[in-house]
Amino acid sequence: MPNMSATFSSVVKTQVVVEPPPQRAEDISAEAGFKQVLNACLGSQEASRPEMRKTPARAAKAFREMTCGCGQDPIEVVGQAIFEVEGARDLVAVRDIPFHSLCEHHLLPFSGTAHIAYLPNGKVLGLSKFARLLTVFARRPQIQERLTQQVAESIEQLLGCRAVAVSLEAHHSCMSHRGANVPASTRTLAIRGPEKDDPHVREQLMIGASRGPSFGTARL
Ligand SMILES: Nc1nc2c(ncn2[C@@H]2O[C@H](COP(=O)(O)OP(=O)(O)OP(=O)(O)O)[C@@H](O)[C@H]2O)c(=O)[nH]1
Ligand SMILES: [Zn+2]
Repeated sequence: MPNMSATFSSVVKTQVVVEPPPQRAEDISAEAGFKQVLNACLGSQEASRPEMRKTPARAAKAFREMTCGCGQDPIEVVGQAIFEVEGARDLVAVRDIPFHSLCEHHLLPFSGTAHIAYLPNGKVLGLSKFARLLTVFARRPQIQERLTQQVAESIEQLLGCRAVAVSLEAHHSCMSHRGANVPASTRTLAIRGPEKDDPHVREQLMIGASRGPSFGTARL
């Protein structure tokens, strides 16, 4: 029977104390920037309350998280998950994908749901990669129209598909929480691919990329 207390104490003795990594220069300047904004907007008395001491650093970290798609490469995100499937030409639709983005005008969040439908041409994409592609483009300062287009165009380029439709429905907090103070929702649609103007193709894409309950009944 091993001596447990000896084993335990030797484990404790060999534990290495991990120092937190040094703050990066860009984090320091982002924190300083948020501090300035808070001082200017709230006044120094409110901004320097002890409860808000860490707020500039937290805000900088949150902002970095919300823009982590900047510089990310969609090709890397997809990796090896493009699969050759002989005869694959029929509709594939991935619906109800939630997303969060950041309005490039006000730096306020907009969030919603995406539906993606495409007609492959012998190559299909791993299903999770649609959500990953959407996130790469959403986690940047955006407007909804460009986000919709970028997702559609990246799918077309990656797969060489017959046609693809991306539909987004979102609420913009810059519109609902300030300014107009109107909680409207905005729907955008982008259709791409060599067969996008074929009426039958278009009809199928519309069914796949719409919010409706099921194939055959939904319409945009
Ligand atoms: N088309 C489009 N417009 C957006 C999007 N996000 C925000 N906006 C709009 O961008 C516009 C910016 O208008 P500005 O007049 O420059 O800014 P503002 O004075 O803050 O405008 P208000 O929001 O009306 O108070 C607003 O109408 C926003 O609603 C988006 O994704 N797409
Ligand atoms: Zn905005």
